[in-house]
Amino acid sequence: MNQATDEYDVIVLGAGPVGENLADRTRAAGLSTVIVERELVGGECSYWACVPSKSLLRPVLARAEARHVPGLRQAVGGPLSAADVLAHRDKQVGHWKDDGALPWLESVGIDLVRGHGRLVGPQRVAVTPPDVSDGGGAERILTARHAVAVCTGTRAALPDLPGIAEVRPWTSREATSSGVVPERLVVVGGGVVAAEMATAWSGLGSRVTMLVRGSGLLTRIEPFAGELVAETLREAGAEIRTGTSVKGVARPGGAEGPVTVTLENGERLEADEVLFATGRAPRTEDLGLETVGLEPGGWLSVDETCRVRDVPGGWLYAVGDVNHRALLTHQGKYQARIAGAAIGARARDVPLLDTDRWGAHATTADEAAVPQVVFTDPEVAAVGLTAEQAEAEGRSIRVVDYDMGQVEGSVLYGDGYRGRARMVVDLDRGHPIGVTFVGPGVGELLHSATVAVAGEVPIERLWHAVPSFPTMSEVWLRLLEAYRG
Ligand SMILES: Cc1cc2nc3c(=O)[nH]c(=O)nc-3n(C[C@H](O)[C@H](O)[C@H](O)COP(=O)(O)OP(=O)(O)OC[C@H]3O[C@@H](n4cnc5c(N)ncnc54)[C@H](O)[C@@H]3O)c2cc1C
Ligand SMILES: NC(=O)c1ccc[n+]([C@@H]2O[C@H](COP(=O)([O-])OP(=O)(O)OC[C@H]3O[C@@H](n4cnc5c(N)ncnc54)[C@H](O)[C@@H]3O)[C@@H](O)[C@H]2O)c1
Repeated sequence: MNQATDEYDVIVLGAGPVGENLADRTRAAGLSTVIVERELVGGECSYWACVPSKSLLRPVLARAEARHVPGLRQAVGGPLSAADVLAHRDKQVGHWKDDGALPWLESVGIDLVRGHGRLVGPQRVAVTPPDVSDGGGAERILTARHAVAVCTGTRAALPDLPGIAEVRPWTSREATSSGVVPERLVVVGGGVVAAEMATAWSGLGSRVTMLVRGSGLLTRIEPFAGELVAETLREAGAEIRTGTSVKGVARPGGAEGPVTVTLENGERLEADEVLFATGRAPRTEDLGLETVGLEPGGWLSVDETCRVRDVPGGWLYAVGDVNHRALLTHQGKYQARIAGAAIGARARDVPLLDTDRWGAHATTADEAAVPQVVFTDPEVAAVGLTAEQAEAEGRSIRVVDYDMGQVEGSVLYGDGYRGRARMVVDLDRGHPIGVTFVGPGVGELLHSATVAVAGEVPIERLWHAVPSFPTMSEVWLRLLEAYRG
């Protein structure tokens, strides 16, 4: 790989999925590009988030579904082989080595510099090698002719509780990489990480207790989603306590002993591990943002091309999790495609970028059509606005619901299929602005809804989009029938 030069058109900080995609796009636009990574090429997503979590969840969900298939139930009645599931997870993450990711970088002509990147003034980045004793060498200064893109992602945010550092709590990293199934696991939080990891570890044999501060799980999605997931988790033996806050944590017996979690009401719970799934914080505290007039430690606010606001010269971009628009891999990669095109166009001095709604240089989907699949039992798949969010925006809407269990495709999918679907229609625009499906296997159905919402497909035209019989997609027909009356 060519590392002779220290001047590039574009410097990308962070080789997570977003940094990789951005570098790919700027390289494809003919701009020389270097990517700086301080840990593993592939980022959080590949090693401690999406990939390991879904590797753990797939066997759990497949077994749950198989238990509803006549003739198969008895064959899958026993416990999962945790050792095989963990080995499968280890393989999917390349045993936490990034050798597999390097040939691609080289093949598309992106240079890689390993180390911690930090701004040292406009368009300049200092890279501190991981460890000089590893042959890393001295600090290196890189200069960008056109753009620096911050794609440094997030880390787990822990609450400020007495004793928390000493108990070595699990964060999303340990929850996705543990080689041991804890006998008793307390999960603090009720969001996506909490719900998925409770599902995974409960399925692998842990006795799970969820401590949820709010009224239920997955509260940013339609309420029936969290209710159905909680119902199944409880049936699987998990305890879910809502309206519960944690006051303190301790490991009274030392490093190897159990952890004690003290609740607001003074009650104490004992477990082998405690997972704090209490949200994310941006990795911007040690990025040298103060050298370009920005506050370190916060989320980076960007315009529709992902260019950081209020930076003279407009050379700084923030893409993916770090800009807080949508903390999802696919959405960050979408931003990377748009920002990469914008960087390319500005480098060519294109006078007017296409930043109108749905234009080539506008991340419109971040506001109008963010899809998400939560890999719980049942799966939750949602795009666009919930009814509550649409109402809060002052939209005039109509909501139609349908019992997924009544769709012929669902009946055939598994005995006793439980699920629900909701379509939120904007009455002034005449098209769906939000769709939610909950039920086994609905993740693969979501893209149809994303196309309808992002495409702003009128209800009258959706009526002509005929779903195949007997698939679960026929839920579209039922929702449209309910809407049209
Ligand atoms: C448990 C869990 C499960 C998830 N599952 C899903 C899922 O199923 N689907 C989904 O869409 N999203 C999922 N997410 C969210 C997803 O992981 C993030 O949206 C995604 O990783 C964001 O990508 P990114 O490239 O912005 O950041 P990251 O993946 O965090 O990558 C940032 C990279 O920047 C590097 N870096 C940071 N600072 C510096 C620096 N100063 N110098 C050099 N390098 C630096 C880091 O080492 C890292 O490699 C999950 C998140 C968690 C926690
Ligand atoms: N399948 C997927 O798409 C997937 C999977 C996992 C994560 N993600 C993404 O990663 C992001 C982070 O997920 P997350 O679950 O960490 O965050 P989150 O914001 O979704 O949930 C955080 C939860 O922690 C609770 N909480 C916060 N502070 C607390 C405290 N002090 N005490 C008790 N509870 C507290 C919140 O009330 C909330 O329930 C999400 O935006 C999500 O979209 C996506």
